[in-house]
Amino acid sequence: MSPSIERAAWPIERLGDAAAALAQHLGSTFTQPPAGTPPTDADAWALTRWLESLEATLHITFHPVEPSLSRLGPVLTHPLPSLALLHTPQGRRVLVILRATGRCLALLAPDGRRIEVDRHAAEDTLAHAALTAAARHIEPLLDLAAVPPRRRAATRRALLEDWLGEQPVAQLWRVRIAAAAPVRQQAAHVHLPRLVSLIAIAFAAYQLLFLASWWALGESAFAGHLDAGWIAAWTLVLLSSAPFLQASSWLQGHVSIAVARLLKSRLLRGSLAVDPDRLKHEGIGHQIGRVIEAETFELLSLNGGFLGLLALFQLPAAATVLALGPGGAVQVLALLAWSALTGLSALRFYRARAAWSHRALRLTHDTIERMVGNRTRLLQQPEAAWHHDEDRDLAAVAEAAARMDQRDVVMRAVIPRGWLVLGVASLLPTVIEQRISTARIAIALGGVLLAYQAFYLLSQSLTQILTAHVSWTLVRDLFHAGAAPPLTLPLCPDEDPARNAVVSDAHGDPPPDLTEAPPGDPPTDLTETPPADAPAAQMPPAAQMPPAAQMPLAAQLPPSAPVLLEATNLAFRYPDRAAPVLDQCSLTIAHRDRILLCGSSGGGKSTLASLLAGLREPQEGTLLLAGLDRPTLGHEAWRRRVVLVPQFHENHVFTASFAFNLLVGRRWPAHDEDYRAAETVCHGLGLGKLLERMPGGLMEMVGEAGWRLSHGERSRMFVARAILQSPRVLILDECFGALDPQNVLRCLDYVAQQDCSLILISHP
Ligand SMILES: Nc1ncnc2c1ncn2[C@@H]1O[C@H](COP(=O)(O)OP(=O)(O)OP(=O)(O)O)[C@@H](O)[C@H]1O
Repeated sequence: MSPSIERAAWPIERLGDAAAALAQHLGSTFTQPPAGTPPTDADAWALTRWLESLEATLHITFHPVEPSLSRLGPVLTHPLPSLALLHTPQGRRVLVILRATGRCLALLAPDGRRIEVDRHAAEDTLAHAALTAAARHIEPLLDLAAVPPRRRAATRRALLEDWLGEQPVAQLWRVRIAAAAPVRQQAAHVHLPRLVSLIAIAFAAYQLLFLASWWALGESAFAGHLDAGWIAAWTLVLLSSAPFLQASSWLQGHVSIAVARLLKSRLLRGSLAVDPDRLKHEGIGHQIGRVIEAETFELLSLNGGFLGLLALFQLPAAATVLALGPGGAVQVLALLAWSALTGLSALRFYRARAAWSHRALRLTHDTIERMVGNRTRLLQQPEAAWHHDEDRDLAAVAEAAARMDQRDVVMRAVIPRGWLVLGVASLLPTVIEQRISTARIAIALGGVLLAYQAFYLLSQSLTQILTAHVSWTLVRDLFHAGAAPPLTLPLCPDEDPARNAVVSDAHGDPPPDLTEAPPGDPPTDLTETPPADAPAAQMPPAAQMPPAAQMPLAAQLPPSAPVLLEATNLAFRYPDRAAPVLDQCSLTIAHRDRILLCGSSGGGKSTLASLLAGLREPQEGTLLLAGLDRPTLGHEAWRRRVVLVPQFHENHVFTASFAFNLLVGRRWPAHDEDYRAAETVCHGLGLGKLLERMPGGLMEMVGEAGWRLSHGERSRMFVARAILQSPRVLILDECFGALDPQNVLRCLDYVAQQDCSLILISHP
């Protein structure tokens, strides 16, 4: 390692400080510096989880990158700053990479200094371990081939790249400002205030030069001495205004891209943060309508804003010219009156646009619903009724659209042209009553034309801004939801990646208190009569839910078994329902319990499962996992431990590789051991034959556009996906309904072998 890299390296214990320093560099103004140190000997995956736990505090995000040797160079020259992990004989260190400049990298040292280091030296240092291992094989090859010394370095590099292939050789985390960071902070990060000020200055300069050019030409023409010199001066001034216009357009492009990126990432984050029940309740059509409205907002708010900015410069300029002209105060008053009328007309347009938008959104929603249910409609509904409601809905939207178009025409066509008539008319009395020189009439007309241009821009701008505002009202809750802190919370003591070795690799019993190992119970075979410590619980109808003490769900723990999951007096009611689905529901689950949950349809089994898995919040009662409630443990940490496989219709096959579908909850991109674990689980659940049948094996594309998995194959894939997350509590909600008896027994046997507590929801 070169001395400069040595000086710039942070000890791994100060990873939090390094992240905070980088956050400051990105403009993040956090109030609390990160406390604590990363877990000792944590691997890259655990370090990523630890860094993610800082995201809420530092307002930045960390994206792990594991480049191969050939990709390391481009990764280091990426415009985003990053953290990089160094392996040195003295232990692990961290580099804070601010940016790449030519052949150098700018690093931030622990003492706050910026140190420039050679990029290639940094590459070699980061990939040192992999390079040293590969060099043992490469050097003899170079000797054998008698590569001349001057070509040795290049040949070595080429051979190393070939030898190491796609194997990751370094660990970096790209850092960017979080989508959830305060808007002001994000705007400052992309230099928005500075860019907008520059646009305003460029507009103002353009406007002044434009006015000056015509003023000079008019003055000389009406004074009767228009010669080549004046025309040349006019041309020069006019030409010199062009770069300002060009600059403002260029800056507008920059602002548009920056704002669009911020908006999109915030909306995307918001859409993931919204309560899933609410999203479901609103329907797919509503969400698609929102996406369209978000596009509209993005497009029109920026364009309208720029036009409005231009109009704001032109209106006062026109008022000044009119005030200096023969019309004076009368024309200025006319200008003010017309501006007020423009405001009124804009308000009418806004109302019409809002009414249309809400109807159109409703129509999008209904259309999508009809498309999704089209097959059922065609099969089950009489043909005469197919388009019954559609015609009525379309007529309502068309009516709202006609009203909006009328008001749009008033804004875009009547407002600017109406001003021309009013402006000239307001000049007439002065011209008739007094003898005014042609030059002064020309000035007044120039003012009227300038105001015409301003009203033209203003009407365009107002229609766009108001349309954008209507769209904003439809997407703002998503935007605000995106400001919620990330769900990731501090890494817990049991975040041991070794645990991810899954099923066949699991060593000993994982501790229910998340730190200590409990006495291990032998796995229970669910295919036989449940043993005394794993009773099949009968779920009564919600209305007859018994009080806590007699709750049949309560697992009968052996006296020594420590409690893993404990629910006390849980109550839950859906927002639009009067009666609670769950009331006074209590249960305790110990490590390796096997629980069969039965009950009448609609009795609340799935609802209880969603509460236990942290998908819904109980309205009353307490729910503890190893003695910790959800806010303390962290929402994501909870979900990683209590994993629910929902009912078939609630689960999803992504249009991606089979491997991705299996490993999405575990780690992606996956490592070799993840693929091996996926294969093990697939074979355990009887999916081995499917892997053989699919030409691409684990890498076969599945989903709507790929290999169409059968109902039973999908159900088992969903179960495999959950097992691969190495849960502490696995909840299977009617997962084996589509399987033949032989496969049901095989799958039950396999899930019963898992090193976790198991809740099986099933109809007897
Ligand atoms: N999002 C929701 N909004 C309103 N009511 C709901 C919602 N989801 C479920 N319910 C109602 O809550 C009750 C319990 O539903 P739940 O799905 O938990 O029952 P279940 O015992 O799992 O039924 P099944 O065995 O038929 O799957 C049902 O009456 C259901 O209609």
